[in-house]
Amino acid sequence: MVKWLEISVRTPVEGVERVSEILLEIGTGGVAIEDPAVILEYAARTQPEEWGVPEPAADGLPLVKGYLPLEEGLVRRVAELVESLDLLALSPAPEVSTREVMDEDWSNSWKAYYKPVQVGRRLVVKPSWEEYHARGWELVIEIDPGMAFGCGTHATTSLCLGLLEKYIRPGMTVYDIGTGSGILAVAAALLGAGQVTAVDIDPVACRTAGENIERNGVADRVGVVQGDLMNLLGAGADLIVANIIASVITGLAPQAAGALAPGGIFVASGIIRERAEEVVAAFTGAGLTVEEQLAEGPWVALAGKKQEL
Ligand SMILES: C[S@@+](CC[C@H](N)C(=O)[O-])C[C@H]1O[C@@H](n2cnc3c(N)ncnc32)[C@H](O)[C@@H]1O
Repeated sequence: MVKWLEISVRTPVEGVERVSEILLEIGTGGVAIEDPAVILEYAARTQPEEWGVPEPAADGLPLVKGYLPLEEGLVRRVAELVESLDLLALSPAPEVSTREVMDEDWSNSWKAYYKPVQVGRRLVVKPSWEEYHARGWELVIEIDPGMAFGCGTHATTSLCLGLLEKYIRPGMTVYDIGTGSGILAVAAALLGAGQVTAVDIDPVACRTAGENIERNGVADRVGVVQGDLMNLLGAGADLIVANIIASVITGLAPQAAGALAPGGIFVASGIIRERAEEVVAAFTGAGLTVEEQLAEGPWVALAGKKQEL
């Protein structure tokens, strides 16, 4: 059983994105963002008695978590993290804590806060271990996020699900960049996409995505590719979705625009509010017209359209 170092950084909201980037830079592969405000909001919308909602932290600040395998170079990487956090000059300063966890602890810690949730008009995201009786019009996405990001309750994911519901048309060719648990790729297929490519840089995410794709019976339409988004976009995409972070989305916009067919849509999420303008500028610069800008808490998602022929 693999052992991991769980690194938790408590940060003011405006630091969430930079802290996430720093965790990715030191090699965590993915990050989980626990925002007390978001957890409580979801709990209120669903069935609070079932959630075992934690008391919000006394300071109410979000927690960003990443995981590194216990192996050589770990001490140096954590030292790098602490130095980079100092440079952010946030107030209050981010606080770092660490603990060793086993694979199992990590996967299981999600489960307490994870119940079926309805997103948009038709989609329901259901953890694989929960019962749910779907009503006739509902499309149920069954997910076990394991160690990958994307159980559907995070605002950055649910904003994407809402936009997929709006923009997916039958038969579309779709790319899901940074697929995590595979949740958006599965949603795209259930909404009628003809061919979906799910890409992630993290091998653990790719494995989890593959399992979730199988679990939802959409493996005939969804393929998983491990690699960096920059090299993997094909041409003639009808819709590209990427829930990563603002700086990555900004870099991806020109390539996404190049890969989209005329009239194609780029759905981008994971954008912290303070950086939304910068991403809008990158969309416009790449020739994408912003059709929609949605916000939930500190998070913004955009849908940009490439000009029709
Ligand atoms: C915030 S999660 C999104 C997961 C899921 N799509 C969702 O919406 O819930 C971002 C994912 O992007 C992946 N990622 C980060 N940088 C990447 C890159 N350069 N290329 C491909 N995937 C990347 C991470 O490994 C992580 O699984």
